[in-house]
Amino acid sequence: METILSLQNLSKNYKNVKAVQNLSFTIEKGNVYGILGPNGSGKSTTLGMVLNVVNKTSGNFKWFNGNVAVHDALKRVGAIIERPNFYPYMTAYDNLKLVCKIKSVSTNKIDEKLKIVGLLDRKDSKFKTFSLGMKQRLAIASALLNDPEILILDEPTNGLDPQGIHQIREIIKEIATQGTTILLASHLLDEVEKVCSHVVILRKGVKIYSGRVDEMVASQGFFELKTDKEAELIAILEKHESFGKITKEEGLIKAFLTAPLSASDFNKAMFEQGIVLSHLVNRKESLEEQFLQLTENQSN
Ligand SMILES: Nc1ncnc2c1ncn2[C@@H]1O[C@H](COP(=O)(O)OP(=O)(O)OP(=O)(O)O)[C@@H](O)[C@H]1O
Repeated sequence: METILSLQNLSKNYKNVKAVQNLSFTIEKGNVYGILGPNGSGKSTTLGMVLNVVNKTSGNFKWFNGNVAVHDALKRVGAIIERPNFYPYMTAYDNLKLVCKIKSVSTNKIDEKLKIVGLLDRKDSKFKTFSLGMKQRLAIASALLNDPEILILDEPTNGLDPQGIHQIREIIKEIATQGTTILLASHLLDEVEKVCSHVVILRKGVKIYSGRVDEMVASQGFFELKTDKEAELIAILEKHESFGKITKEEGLIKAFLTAPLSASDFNKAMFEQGIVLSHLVNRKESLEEQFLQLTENQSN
């Protein structure tokens, strides 16, 4: 696996606000990473530090193999961390031509990039006539002009209507299938679930989870149980090797599985121990439920 970016204990304090604390993770080539967290959890600050627009307080980050100066490494990165800003009276094409000049890249990629974001037929329209979604798509085309190895986006669908959101997500997925690594910050669980292969979850500047999105979704799940012999059931569950956490809410016992176990095998085993279950359902938590559980567990 080729490493694109690695963070080691990266931290940022704004006076007494610990915006990012000891954050470590690695970005491997070809994956789509989401930094997920509520407002103020440190997502933008993290992106700002690795893009050299926010000074780190401590820790380190390394682009590529670490032998490239950050300034040179960033030439291989495409990033949109602010609202797209182009010249309103210039056409989409002319705006991108200007970006090519600033970035010292050839203008012969403009049409190709406009096509990726679905704006080729609007290349001669003035920027001011674009919807917010089109402006965001033009910003993506602009960030792609230098054929970056990684595309970084901060809340790419903020403020867009459902159709605009869908278009941007499809474009991001398409760019990823062509081999560009993606890192996006989002406060939307379903965005990360739909677009990303990997996730880093932040809460108050602290990483509380990182890993593959599908592994998070594919946890073993839990049994929802009801019986007249609650105390006996809980005692058995607590000793059982297939269960971790046990909770009781509104008369329902929840037993979280740490290993696969079928509901029928479990039911039979309980019956043999004299416990009749009046309710037995095997459920899986959505990413949202897991996210809430993670953030609750960490609350102070
Ligand atoms: N320039 C700044 N000066 C002081 N505090 C700041 C500054 N920028 C960010 N912060 C604080 O750092 C913390 C993290 O903010 P950050 O913007 O990185 O979070 P975020 O997850 O990107 O949230 P949002 O999506 O709302 O931007 C917050 O408490 C924020 O108030």
